[in-house]
Amino acid sequence: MELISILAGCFGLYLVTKVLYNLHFHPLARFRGPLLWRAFQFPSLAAMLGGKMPYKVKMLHDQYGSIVRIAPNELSIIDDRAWKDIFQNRDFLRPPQYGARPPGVHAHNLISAPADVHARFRKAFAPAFAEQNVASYEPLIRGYFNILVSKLAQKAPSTFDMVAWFNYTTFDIIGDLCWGESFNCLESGKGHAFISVLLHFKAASIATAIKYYPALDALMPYITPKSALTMLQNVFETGHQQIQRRVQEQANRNKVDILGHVLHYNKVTPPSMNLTQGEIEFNGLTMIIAGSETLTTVLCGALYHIVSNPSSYQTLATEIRSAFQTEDQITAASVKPLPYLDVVINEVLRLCPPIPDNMRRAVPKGGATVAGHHFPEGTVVGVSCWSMFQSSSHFSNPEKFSPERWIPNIKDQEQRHNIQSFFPFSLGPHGCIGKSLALLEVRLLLALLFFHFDFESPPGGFAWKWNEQNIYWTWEKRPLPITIKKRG
Ligand code: HEM
Repeated sequence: MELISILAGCFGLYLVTKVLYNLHFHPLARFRGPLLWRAFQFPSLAAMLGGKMPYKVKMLHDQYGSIVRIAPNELSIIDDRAWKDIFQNRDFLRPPQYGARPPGVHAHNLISAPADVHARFRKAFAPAFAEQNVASYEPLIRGYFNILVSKLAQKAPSTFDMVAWFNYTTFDIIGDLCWGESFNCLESGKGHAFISVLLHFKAASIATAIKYYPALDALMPYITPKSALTMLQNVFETGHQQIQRRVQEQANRNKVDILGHVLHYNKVTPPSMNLTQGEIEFNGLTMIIAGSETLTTVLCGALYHIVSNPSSYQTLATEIRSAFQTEDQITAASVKPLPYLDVVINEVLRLCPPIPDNMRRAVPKGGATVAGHHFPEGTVVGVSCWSMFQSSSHFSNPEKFSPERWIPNIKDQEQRHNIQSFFPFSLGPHGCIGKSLALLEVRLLLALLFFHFDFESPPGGFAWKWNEQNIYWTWEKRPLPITIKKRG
């Protein structure tokens, strides 16, 4: 009994000292934020596990300004200088809690790799994402878009959950491009069991939160349900087999895809630069996630906002329908110069950024200056696309869907936008490698859809607002019912 009292006393003393240190003596003590968040880690983790972190951080920026202390050792920053100060410096790496590898995985991927390994990965994947090579994927991509259009046309007029249909499309494409085989979701009209495991972002958030408490993290292998570990093992085993098959086929393939470029890179570079089988597999899985869910978000966001805004709908539909008389005229090259489509996509990326949560980085050795402030090594600094793009310091009427704000040289103060604050694909060495592919897919599919169909929201509008959805690293999307009719 006495021992318990002594232990409790020691713990209490430790806690009081820690809180006093965090609030008054910590190098970040001069930055503002809510008391509990400055004193403890758990409030921000609770917001993250509740799926509300980006919303909460945005509210805190409204209250405290462009730099907010959101945990004892962490700042969220919406000063636009932060983009370049943090993300163009390759020494800013993700904090250890983020981008950790799943149990049993020894190879790194682009997200978890230390700087030198990451540079080797980027070199290996760069050719696959170079603009001219991305253009060569168009026939493959178009094949899947044609299936989507014909599936919608077969049932139209009808109401479709477009989250599901965009998911089928983006997964089939990235499966084919990256693994040499489609998931066949479009043909079957069903999701793939494998995909739901891969997209369990909520579980990933729980694992991240636990990493803040090393004692709890050490218990992870014992407390994680066996079924979850088995599911994860199955995912990696499927990836392993799929990529093995694809590698064996390489000699007989006439189609060039993402993996084809990586295998070619391995052949022509010295072995020390090569990617191992494990690295190819883990990066391949990463591509499947990064190259699907992000696109589904943008496509859903685009339909959600366009059908909710009749004048934008009209302008976009008129632009596309007057530019093309036949479906064959619609190509990646012919849709690229469409000005209204371009500004619509920018506005959707602003209001529905696929990665809305804070992108966190640790200040490197020796400290660094971010947005005019010097921070010691190890400080966690982050930019949240949601807070940055919703800030009235950067955008007038930030909550309003207004593609017009992106029209070059627009003078209207009501349409003000700060381009320096807008990097939905991030930038620098960890910036999105798939940007060209993403923009090709989004432009082409939206043009095809508006060429073939008319779209309507449910009577009275959608039953939920886009920003009522939970966010676990990305949006936990609710079904998006849209009535689709063939154009006459
Ligand atoms: C509109 C769609 C997309 C958006 C807005 C987007 C945005 C982003 C952002 C913001 C990052 C940086 C994340 C961070 O630093 O934490 C990123 C990284 C990445 N993206 Fe994308 N992305 C999109 C589509 C794609 C596609 C289609 C692919 C591949 C097929 C892809 C592959 C990747 C990869 C592999 C990374 C990690 C890069 C690295 O760390 O070196 N993304 N993306």
